[in-house]
Amino acid sequence: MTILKKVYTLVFLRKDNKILLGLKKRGFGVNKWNGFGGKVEPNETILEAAARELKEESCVDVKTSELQNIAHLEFTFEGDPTMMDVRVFSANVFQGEPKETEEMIPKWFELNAIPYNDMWPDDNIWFPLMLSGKLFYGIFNFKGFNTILNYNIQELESMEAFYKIHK
Ligand SMILES: COc1nc(N)nc2c1ncn2[C@H]1C[C@H](O)[C@@H](COP(=O)(O)OP(=O)(O)OP(=O)(O)O)O1
Repeated sequence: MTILKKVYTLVFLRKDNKILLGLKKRGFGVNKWNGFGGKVEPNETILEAAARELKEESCVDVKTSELQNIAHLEFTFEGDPTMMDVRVFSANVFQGEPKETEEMIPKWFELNAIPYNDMWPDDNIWFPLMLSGKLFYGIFNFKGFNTILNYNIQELESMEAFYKIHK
């Protein structure tokens, strides 16, 4: 089976000891808490897509220079030829207050109260790495949307070095 790769963004805002998550109101990942993101359009860079999706889904503005790439995640779903290539970003400098949009209900969570039971099942595997400031590369193969068949996570020294060899 030929694998088709689609690039997505996923942004997490941090403030004090909290992280901003959004409850997805429709579409892929509906009723799950997650960061803010979506598909990269053909006319934009990955950073531009990350800032645009954050704005569309939470009304918050972030400068692309404030987005720190902290992880690269790859998701496949059994029987689906598409691989989701997800670029994960974190930012603690941003403008505006999060507001509910057509896609998301935003809410700040204390780091010790993250609602893993209402999130993608991979999240409780890699959130601890993100929250401890690690850079990482993860691959997750799913059966359906609730079962992880297998996964692998590697900590990285630098995202730049990773992208020099990972095409
Ligand atoms: C499977 O595990 C996943 N875990 C987490 N935490 N996040 C995931 C997972 N799989 C995908 N994602 C992220 C990647 C993107 O940020 C979103 C999906 O993007 P979406 O489908 O909503 O993209 P849009 O361009 O906004 O879609 P519309 O065309 O519906 O606007 O989930």
